[in-house]
Amino acid sequence: MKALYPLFADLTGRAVLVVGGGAVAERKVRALLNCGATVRVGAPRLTRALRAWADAGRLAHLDGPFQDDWLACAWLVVAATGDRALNARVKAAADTRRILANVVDDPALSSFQVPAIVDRTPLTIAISSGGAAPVLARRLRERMEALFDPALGELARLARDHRPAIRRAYPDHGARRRFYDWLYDGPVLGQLRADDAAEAARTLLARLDDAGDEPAPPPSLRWIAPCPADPGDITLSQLRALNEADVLVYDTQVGEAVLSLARRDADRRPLEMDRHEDAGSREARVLALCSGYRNAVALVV
Ligand SMILES: C[C@@]1(CC(=O)O)c2cc3[nH]c(cc4nc(cc5[nH]c(cc(n2)[C@H]1CCC(=O)O)[C@@](C)(CC(=O)O)[C@@H]5CCC(=O)O)C(CC(=O)O)=C4CCC(=O)O)c(CCC(=O)O)c3CC(=O)O
Ligand SMILES: NC(=O)C1=CN([C@@H]2O[C@H](COP(=O)(O)OP(=O)(O)OC[C@H]3O[C@@H](n4cnc5c(N)ncnc54)[C@H](O)[C@@H]3O)[C@@H](O)[C@H]2O)C=CC1
Repeated sequence: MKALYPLFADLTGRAVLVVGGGAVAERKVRALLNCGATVRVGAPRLTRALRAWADAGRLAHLDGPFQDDWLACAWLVVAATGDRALNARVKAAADTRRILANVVDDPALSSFQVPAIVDRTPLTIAISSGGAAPVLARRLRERMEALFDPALGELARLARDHRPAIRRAYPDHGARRRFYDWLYDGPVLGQLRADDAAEAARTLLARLDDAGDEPAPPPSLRWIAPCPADPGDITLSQLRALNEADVLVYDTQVGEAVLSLARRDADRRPLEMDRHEDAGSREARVLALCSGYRNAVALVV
């Protein structure tokens, strides 16, 4: 089964046509309006909510049965009538105009599909089953709603608003990353959750003021020794350490297959091993190589 290419499209002010005015069309329209799209709904019958949005001028209603020329100027179209053959006809008309089309009763025919969404704008978590199991996508979304703090959106906005200042305060990449670790793990989220945005911003700014005063904490160092040659023999906790590491110090005999399990942006520090060296001196050499980092993993065969 082929994979769909996930993308986040900016629809602000772009015309999107929805053909059909039932419950499913209404759900798609709500999401489109939420994203600032210029929505036109073509159908002889509208749900009460669609009718209210049309009356309030939030969307344009094209009354009557589908006509090809409704597609003029559209960037996207959603075929959401209850008539399968008609939906297929809308899709064919969209194809000739190279307009991407979502066909609500036919995943295979769709040139784009709509995912289930956990909305923490500007943070969006989208779940797709590629049309295989839409209800499963919805159920996963419901479970994830409980998993992700409602204040995460505000946290992301706070980070966005202070990004230039954060970059100025922490020009060094490693120090900046430590700042972000603090921002996302520290007290700020709790303050936002308590609805105290001003306090959260003050906490962030106070930390920026102190930038440069904080000595780099010693790295937390995990050993993977002996390191297996086969990545399949890595334990779950070793894998977690590799995913958290911002630096890998490794015996040059450790294979690429294992190293490639680590975070891709982790720095790499190869270490020539001396078989006769005592453990203390080896550890000192390893620690010297990971100074300034937060999470280090040392791999030795
Ligand atoms: C291909 C796709 C087309 C598209 O992009 O629209 C499509 C197709 C179909 N859905 C069907 C059924 C249902 N879909 C939902 C709900 C959602 N469906 C969504 C997306 C998609 N649905 C796209 C694939 C996404 C993917 O796979 O990842 C969600 C995620 C997003 C959204 O629509 O906003 C939204 C959950 C939002 C949320 O709550 O998070 C429910 C309601 C429920 O679960 O409560 C039912 C049960 C209704 C029932 O059966 O009664 C049927 C069979 C219809 C039938 O048999 O009549 C088809 C057609 C087929 O599969 O052939
Ligand atoms: N993708 C999804 O998430 C889901 C898709 N579906 C599918 O979506 C389809 C639509 O479902 P509902 O909204 O509940 O249907 P519905 O029957 O409530 O609404 C159909 C709409 O299409 C309009 N329509 C009919 N002929 C038209 C024409 N010639 N031109 C323009 N509009 C026309 C009607 O006026 C009506 O507004 C269903 O057939 C079902 O297969 C159902 C559930 C979920």
